[in-house]
Amino acid sequence: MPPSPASILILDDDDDVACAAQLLLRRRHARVATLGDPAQLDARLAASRPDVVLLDLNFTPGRIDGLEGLAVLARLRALPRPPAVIALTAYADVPLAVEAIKRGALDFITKPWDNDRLVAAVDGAVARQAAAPAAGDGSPLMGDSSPMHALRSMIAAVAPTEANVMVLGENGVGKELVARAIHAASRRAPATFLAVDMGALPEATFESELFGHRKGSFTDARSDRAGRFQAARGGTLFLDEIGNMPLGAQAKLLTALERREVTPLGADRAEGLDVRVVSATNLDEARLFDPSVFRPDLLFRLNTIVLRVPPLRERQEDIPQLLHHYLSLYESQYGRPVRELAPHTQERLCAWSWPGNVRALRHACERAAILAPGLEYHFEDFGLATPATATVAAPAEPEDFRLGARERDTIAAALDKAKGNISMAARMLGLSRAALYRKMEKHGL
Ligand SMILES: Nc1ncnc2c1ncn2[C@@H]1O[C@H](COP(=O)(O)OP(=O)(O)OP(=O)(O)O)[C@@H](O)[C@H]1O
Repeated sequence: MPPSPASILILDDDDDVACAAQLLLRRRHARVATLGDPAQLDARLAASRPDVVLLDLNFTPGRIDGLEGLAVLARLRALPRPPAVIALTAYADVPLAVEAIKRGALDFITKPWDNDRLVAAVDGAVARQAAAPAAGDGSPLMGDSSPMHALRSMIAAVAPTEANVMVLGENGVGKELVARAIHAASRRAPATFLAVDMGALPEATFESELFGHRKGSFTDARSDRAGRFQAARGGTLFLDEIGNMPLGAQAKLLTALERREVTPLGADRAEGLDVRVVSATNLDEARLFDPSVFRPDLLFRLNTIVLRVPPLRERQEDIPQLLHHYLSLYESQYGRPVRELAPHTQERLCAWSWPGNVRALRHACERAAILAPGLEYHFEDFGLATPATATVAAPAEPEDFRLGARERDTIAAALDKAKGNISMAARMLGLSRAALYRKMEKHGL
């Protein structure tokens, strides 16, 4: 696979550690830089903005309170487009890692790290940053259509309860935003909201990732490590892409939810669970209810309440508000002039099928805000591909369009084979999820 174009910054005062991480990550990402002194961070940020920052929480040797790292984290989070931050701590200090996550870090790694785990965490952060730039950025759940009003009423009703909620909907409809809204309106709001892409967790390390492990419990377990269930204690654990979990992993998750306790690998005692579970999938319901795909007993545990987020094409009334919100957001973010939509542009954008839903609309607005040359926005500024039907039926294309058509067909075939499972299709195509999303948008899939 060619290296990703993502920019990664490793902030660690220990040259050996920073260099080891740089060498490891350079195999997969083209731009990996290191910085040993946080005092130089502002100058570095003025020169270039990283997508992901690996942040050591303790700079001064001997310090273990993490306050220096948390201060840098706050500076990074205050940037207009904050990078995804993975906290690094040399001490198996779960409270500190949890504090970092509460304050906006996406993930944490304890040193000395396991190479596969570090690579997976950075890949996940890169994918997340590219695919869902708004998740958690404070964009509210917008839309005045009646399905969105109904959805907000359901969120208000279920949020104060402890019921497990399952959010269903196509890619990019706003399932994570719904999960965040439930958390924000619940009594758990002051605690952590932690999202885990269940489709991306390797089956071999599934238990250690979710439930944690004790030092020495397997060859690479060089220190105690908290799992996602412990890190989200008191808060909400958002299990995203649950439809992509292998059956073996489903059984392990079921046991934890049934017993309301988890046992870290190598531990002799179970720990009680204190998380509210919200899950999501883009699987259609026929597949979700197919026992060869998803265990009915696990489904029963997870879907006490089901919330369905309709695709954007079924709530066209929401489109003008979303266009206005995201165009204004990107105009101010990129210092671009405030512009209106040219006549008929809104109608054409509302009639668009938006196969990538709100995520695609958001990206289209970002593109238009940056690239539109005129005093008004025209449909062409949004970079939308020809409608899918027209592209499929298109006869022989001129030479330079053939590659694109072939790419589109290959992606469509992979999506078909993976039955819409994005993580699986991305694996089949040798792409990251983020890259696949971008290509789907480009081809109007
Ligand atoms: N109703 C909405 N109002 C404002 N922004 C929205 C809305 N729905 C989605 N978005 C934006 O669209 C993007 C995708 O949303 P989100 O990640 O919640 O979708 P998802 O359904 O979880 O996607 P996936 O299936 O790929 O995991 C985010 O940038 C989010 O902020």
